[in-house]
Amino acid sequence: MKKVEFSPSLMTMDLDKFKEQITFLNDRVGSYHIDIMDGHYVPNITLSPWFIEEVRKISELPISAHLMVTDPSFWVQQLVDIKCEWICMHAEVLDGLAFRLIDQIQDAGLKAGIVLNPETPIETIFPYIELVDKITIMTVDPGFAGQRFIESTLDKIVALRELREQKGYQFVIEMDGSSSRKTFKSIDAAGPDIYIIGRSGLFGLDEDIEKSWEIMCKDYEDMTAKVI
Ligand SMILES: O=C(CO)[C@@H](O)[C@H](O)[C@H](O)COP(=O)(O)O
Ligand SMILES: [Co+2]
Repeated sequence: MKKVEFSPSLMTMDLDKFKEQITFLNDRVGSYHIDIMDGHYVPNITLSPWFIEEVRKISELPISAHLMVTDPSFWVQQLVDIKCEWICMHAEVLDGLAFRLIDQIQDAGLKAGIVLNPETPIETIFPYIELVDKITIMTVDPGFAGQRFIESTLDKIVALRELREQKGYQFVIEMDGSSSRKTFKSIDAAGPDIYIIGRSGLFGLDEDIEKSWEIMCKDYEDMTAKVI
């Protein structure tokens, strides 16, 4: 059985326990998910390239930046400069820029991801789907933690898995938003490779990260009969 990867969304971590939480998670997760918002594309401002560099001081895990910004070119350049391993851009702002930015990321030896909002169909990215390294399906509206899970978005994960199989594409499939005990079962049935875990699935479960992790593993096991 293929193991799924858990990728904590660090905008939902406890910042006064930054070092303790990252150190604990370093041996348990596959990557970190860092949300970068500009206050325009979504009405919120969160983490930044500077934050990525702070995480790097205490972790060697790959970092995936989720850009929720109206001007992806500006942010892609900053992330290429710091060699952020995965740079993920929203398809909704890539008209006229997609090929150039994907090339820019991959020419720097980094991985290019594309993120789709709940209402964006997968057909939007068909012109460049064969080029991308990761596709992230938003299972909530972008911009905030702690939102309602949008079940219908899971159909896109199933469709992407089928398409990958048929065409031999290499992208990995990720889900982002409200993965937790309440939703693990249906997410698992859709079958993404990477789960972003945030407040509802991990950091909000207990004050102590060790305890939160234990609860999350048990929740996942209870709901899917699979062990992390
Ligand atoms: O991109 C986003 C939100 O725009 C996510 O990465 C959230 O950080 C994550 O969904 C939070 O976790 P929940 O609160 O949803 O469990
Ligand atoms: Co995100």
